[in-house]
Amino acid sequence: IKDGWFREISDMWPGQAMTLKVKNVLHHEKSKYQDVLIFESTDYGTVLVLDNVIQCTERDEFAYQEMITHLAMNSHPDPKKVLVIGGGDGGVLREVIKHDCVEEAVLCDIDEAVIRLSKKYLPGMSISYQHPKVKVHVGDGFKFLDDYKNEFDVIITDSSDPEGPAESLFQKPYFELLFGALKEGGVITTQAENQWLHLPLITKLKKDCKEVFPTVEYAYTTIPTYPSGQIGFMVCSKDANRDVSKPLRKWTPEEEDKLCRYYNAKIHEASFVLPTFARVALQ
Ligand SMILES: NCCCCCc1nc2ccccc2[nH]1
Repeated sequence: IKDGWFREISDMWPGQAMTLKVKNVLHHEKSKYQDVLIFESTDYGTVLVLDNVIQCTERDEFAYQEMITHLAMNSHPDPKKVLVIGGGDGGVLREVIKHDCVEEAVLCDIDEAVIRLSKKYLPGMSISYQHPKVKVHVGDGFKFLDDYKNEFDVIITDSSDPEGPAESLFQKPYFELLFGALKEGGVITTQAENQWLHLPLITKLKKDCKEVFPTVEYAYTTIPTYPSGQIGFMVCSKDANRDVSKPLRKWTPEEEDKLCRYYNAKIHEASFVLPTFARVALQ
């Protein structure tokens, strides 16, 4: 932080940087895995930063949490048991428990500091930890998954970027673990980066996923504080005949207005429509 501004400078998005004006720093520590910074911004609420990369801000987190969750949940006919890998802020969990059909929601994040600090500084997301359907496990998602076969209906990988503790969550062996941990008809979503910045990575991700899952599609959301203002998701199903771009389940428009500020049935479909440069690269 310099002259009152936080700069998200990284070699993952060379020559550009989102900057947010800092009101005050709330917490800063080195956890076992990463540098954790939490600050109060002047215009985006509380901000969680891991290794100098913005993970979520109170003002726009819903755009990411709702889409990564409901693109998967509404692509499944009746998700009862759901797993979240990463997402220690609790935001995805908050979205998962909006579905009454869910009986159990498990979260596995490698870093207890993220969970602990989210409970203290991000109540709007971490409130989900108090829900009776929720169970929390601290550990490496990669190892956690190895113990589960044919267990979950939906698995959401809410990871940070490939540079750092989440590196293994972007490789093919991880997708094979996901496939094994899913029940028949299971669906996954993963944090799959930005089409303006990481198209080669996304192309490789889609290729790897297609070697494991019969159905693989890329979708994206708009979110002001992530690099280049958007981020995408890989949406995969074990069911070869599932069109994940068309929701199997929908809330009524009235329910949508009450439950979500970003996700709705039309944007579910629209989020899979890509600009030509990305469609060509990902076909
Ligand atoms: N540069 C884009 C970063 C996207 C980060 C998404 C995200 N936000 C998180 C918060 C806590 C734990 C894991 C997380 N994964």
